[in-house]
Amino acid sequence: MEVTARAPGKIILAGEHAVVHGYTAVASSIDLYTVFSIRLRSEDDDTVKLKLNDIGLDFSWSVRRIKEVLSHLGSPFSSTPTSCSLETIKSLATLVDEQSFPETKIGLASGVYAFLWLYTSILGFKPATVTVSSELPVGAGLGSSAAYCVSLSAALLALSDSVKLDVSQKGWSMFNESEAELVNKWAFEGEKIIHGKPSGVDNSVSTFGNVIKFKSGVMTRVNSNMPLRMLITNTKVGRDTKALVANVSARKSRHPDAMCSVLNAIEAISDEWSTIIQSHAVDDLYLSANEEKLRELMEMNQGLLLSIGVSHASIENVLQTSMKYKLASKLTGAGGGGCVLTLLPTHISGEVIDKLVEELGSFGFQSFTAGIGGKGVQISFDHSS
Ligand SMILES: Nc1ncnc2c1ncn2[C@@H]1O[C@H](COP(=O)(O)OP(=O)(O)OP(=O)(O)O)[C@@H](O)[C@H]1O
Ligand SMILES: C[C@@](O)(CCO)CC(=O)[O-]
Ligand SMILES: [Mg+2]
Repeated sequence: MEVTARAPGKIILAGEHAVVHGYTAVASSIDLYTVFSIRLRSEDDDTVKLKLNDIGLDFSWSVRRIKEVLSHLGSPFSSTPTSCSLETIKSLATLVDEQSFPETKIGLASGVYAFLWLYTSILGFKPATVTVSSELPVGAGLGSSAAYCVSLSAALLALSDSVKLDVSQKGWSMFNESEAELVNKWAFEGEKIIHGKPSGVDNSVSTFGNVIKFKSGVMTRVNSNMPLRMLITNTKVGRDTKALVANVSARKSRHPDAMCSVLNAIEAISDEWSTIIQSHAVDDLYLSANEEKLRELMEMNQGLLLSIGVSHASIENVLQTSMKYKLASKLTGAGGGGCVLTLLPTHISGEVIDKLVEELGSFGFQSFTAGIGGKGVQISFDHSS
């Protein structure tokens, strides 16, 4: 039997970085998925194989070697989500180094540590072949790390004794609330290995889907009543969430009062965002007035993100270009490159969007739209093999 889990990426509508420091963010799932498949191998086949299709890397460990390297942990199986210690990360790094990880891709190694931690913690030392592929750009602000950790945790839990699923179900099925909560908590432990200090917003929106508000580790569902359309532009400038989050924290300790004021302002923007999208548009006039308010909020949020040091020349280029079309944009996710959102109001013509996409393309950027606010993590079982 093969178990497959898919988890969506996300866009942060308002409040990235502020949310790491306990201020509110608003985020939505998007219909681009990371998919993990796990096929258990026979017990005498002593290997765990990991195929990372998006980054073109394959690993194969013998179960005996994994046990040897993690022997200091005793039994790593745990029914409750547990953090990976620094000492254990060092052991996991040994396992990864032994597979001669290419130097040019070393920034991606933490994803493999997260895999090994979640795998051994949830499933123990079972031999298996694990494959991952994603529709999300990796490391571009659309929550690829969270979708990776959520889909991995979901597939592993589906094979564990911790959740009892109906494996005879055909097609995609959902976890119940408490199972999803468990998936989310394990995914958060994986995010910690990749991000350093994640707020938990990304894994929560990937697990539960739709639109959420998130503050100090607490998620509230937002019932969006507004048709939201965003153009997502990938600047293709590589960045790393862990480093950007650490830079903001360092700036906060250098200028605590100024940073507090900025983060409070960002929180006010997030709160207004959630109020606006929950309101029912009584007519077109009301809808355009709300779209105009969101446009202004995005402009302000972006200005504040620039002031905390997470914008980038490529992001500013997208802003300037969309401004020519009277459209507002803001970075999404950690910034420093990656993806930028441009709000597409309902009245905008397809011709204008095409022109904007073409102009953005001339800088080497890639623009696309995605469905906003769909379902969270899902699971499916294939008995054909
Ligand atoms: N499909 C994948 N295959 C392998 N590794 C992945 C994949 N998706 C994510 N990762 C891991 O996640 C890391 C990227 O996470 P990072 O948090 O920096 O970016 P992001 O999640 O795409 O953006 P943001 O956190 O701003 O939303 C990669 O370096 C890699 O370790
Ligand atoms: C930058 C950040 O706020 C969002 C990344 O998508 C980090 C986090 O919340 O963990
Ligand atoms: Mg991430």
